[in-house]
Formats: sequence, C-alpha cells, structure tokens
Amino acid sequence: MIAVAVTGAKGRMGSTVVDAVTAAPDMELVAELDAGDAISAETLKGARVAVDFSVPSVTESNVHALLDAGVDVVVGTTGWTEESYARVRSHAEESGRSVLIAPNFAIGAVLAMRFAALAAPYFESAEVIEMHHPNKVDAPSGTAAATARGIAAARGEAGLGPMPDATESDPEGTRGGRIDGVPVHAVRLRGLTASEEILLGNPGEQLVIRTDSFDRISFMPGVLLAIRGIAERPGLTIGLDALMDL
Ligand SMILES: NC(=O)c1ccc[n+]([C@@H]2O[C@H](COP(=O)([O-])OP(=O)(O)OC[C@H]3O[C@@H](n4cnc5c(N)ncnc54)[C@H](O)[C@@H]3O)[C@@H](O)[C@H]2O)c1
Ligand SMILES: O=C(O)C1=N[C@H](C(=O)O)CCC1
Repeated sequence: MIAVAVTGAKGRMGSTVVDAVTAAPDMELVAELDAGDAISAETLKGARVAVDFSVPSVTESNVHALLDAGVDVVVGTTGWTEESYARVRSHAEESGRSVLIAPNFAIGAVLAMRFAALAAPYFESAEVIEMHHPNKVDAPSGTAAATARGIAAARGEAGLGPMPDATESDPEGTRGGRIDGVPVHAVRLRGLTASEEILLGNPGEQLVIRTDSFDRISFMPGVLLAIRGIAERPGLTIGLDALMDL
C-alpha cells in the first residue's frame, strides 16, 4: 500500500484526489492538510507520497516543507517559473527524493500538448485559447503556458521565424498575451471546467486540437499514475508525459 497525504485537501481538486486515493485499492489516505495546517513528519502521519493541489502563491513553499518532512511529492498546482523549478530541483536532488510537477493530469490534455508540439513546425501560425471556470485565480493556465512553450520550442528547432501578424494597433490587448512569442488567450466562463484549443494555420487550411475536462475526475487517472510512478524518478520531473512513455 502507498501511504498518501494531500495538501489543499479541502479544495476542488484536493477533495477529488482524496476521494480517488481513498477508492484506489493500492493506496491508503493517511493525511488531509489544508491552509493553516503545519506540514511536518508528524502531520503527514507516515505518508510516502504527498499530493499538492493548493494555490500558486504557496505551492513552492509546500513542496520544500514536504521534502524536508521526508516524502516524495506530486504537484498539480500551477504558477511555477524556471526559477522555482530550479530551487525544487536542487532540493529534491540534495534530499534524494522525487518531485513530479504537472500542469495538467488529464490524459487528453497531455496528448494535446504533445500533438501541438508535433504539428507546430508544419504551420505558419499557432495560437492557444484556454477556457476555464471563473473561480480560477491564475491566468494563463499552466497548461496553456506549457503548450505555448512547447510550440515555440518546436518552431525554434525547425528554424521557423515569427508568425505572420499585421496588427499595428491593439490598445485593449485583444490579441492576447505572448508566451515565447505564441499568442495565448484566456477565457473565464461560468459552466466551464477546463478546456483548451490550439489553432494552427497555413494558407488555405487550419488544424484545431481541442481538449476538454468536463469533470475533475478527468485528472484522477493521471494523478494516480504519478503517485504510483514517482518513486522511480528521483529528482524533478516536469509533466506527466514522462510517465506515459510519450
Ligand atoms: N495539474 C492539473 O491537472 C490541475 C487540474 C486542475 C487544477 N489544477 C491547479 O490546481 C490548483 C488548485 O485548484 P483548485 O481548483 O482545486 O483550487 P481551490 O481554490 O479549490 O483549492 C485550493 C485549496 O488549497 C488550500 N490552500 C491554501 N493555502 C494552502 C496552504 N498553505 N497549504 C495547503 N493548502 C492550502 C485552499 O484552502 C483550498 O482548499 C490550481 O493551481 C489549479 O490551476 C491543476
Ligand atoms: O481548474 C484549474 O485551475 C485548472 N488548472 C490547470 C491549469 O492551469 O492548466 C489545469 C486545468 C484546470
């Protein structure tokens, strides 16, 4: 049995993880922590793996505290930067523990990111539209940021230049944000959970890659896969694709 703790356990994702771990035959839920609870070996109650779905402003400090308490960590919380990845990578390597940080655990979203990177070298234009529930505190989504970076890296490796765009004036910022040069548009709409469209265009043709999470259970197979596989990946792993042999 894998003993599992959840931080952010009272949240939308954390409470869904609590249910999924409780139902998993090879896991035991040993601790549910949320804001205001100390993170220590005592409060983690023998957990081997902790799953963090808290908020972007605290997730890095939670991960350091969890590593100090002696557990491997699966992180779904967004808001990570290259600098915060580097600090966690050093801490995980120094402590001999494992951390997996993934912006999206839905299998469809992981595949959509990979498909977008595969397609990117073959298209002049690429833009990302992410669409989420209006309670989301960060924009753009972690998934959209990762998607855009993957597209930009693939375009760069293929030697593609800037995308065609004749816009001279956009005082309201309606052309969206730019991540590594890739336009990203964020929609917040009541009724949505999490969706993303990647639009790729060439003269006379368009490819649309779309992924929808209609329910938070969509993220659970990926979270359970990460809990089961994390011990075999010492140090920092970014993205669930690493565990899917993609
Ligand atoms: N990786 C994925 O597949 C995936 C999927 C959905 C959401 N997310 C991300 O997960 C995060 C949480 O999303 P949500 O919708 O569950 O948010 P939420 O606001 O419903 O839940 C966050 C929870 O964290 C708690 N919290 C705040 N400070 C804390 C602290 N210091 N320690 C522990 N818990 C603390 C809050 O009290 C709350 O219960 C967001 O960053 C979101 O983007 C990732
Ligand atoms: O509901 C959220 O918040 C989500 N956050 C992740 C992101 O920012 O990419 C994954 C999708 C849902």
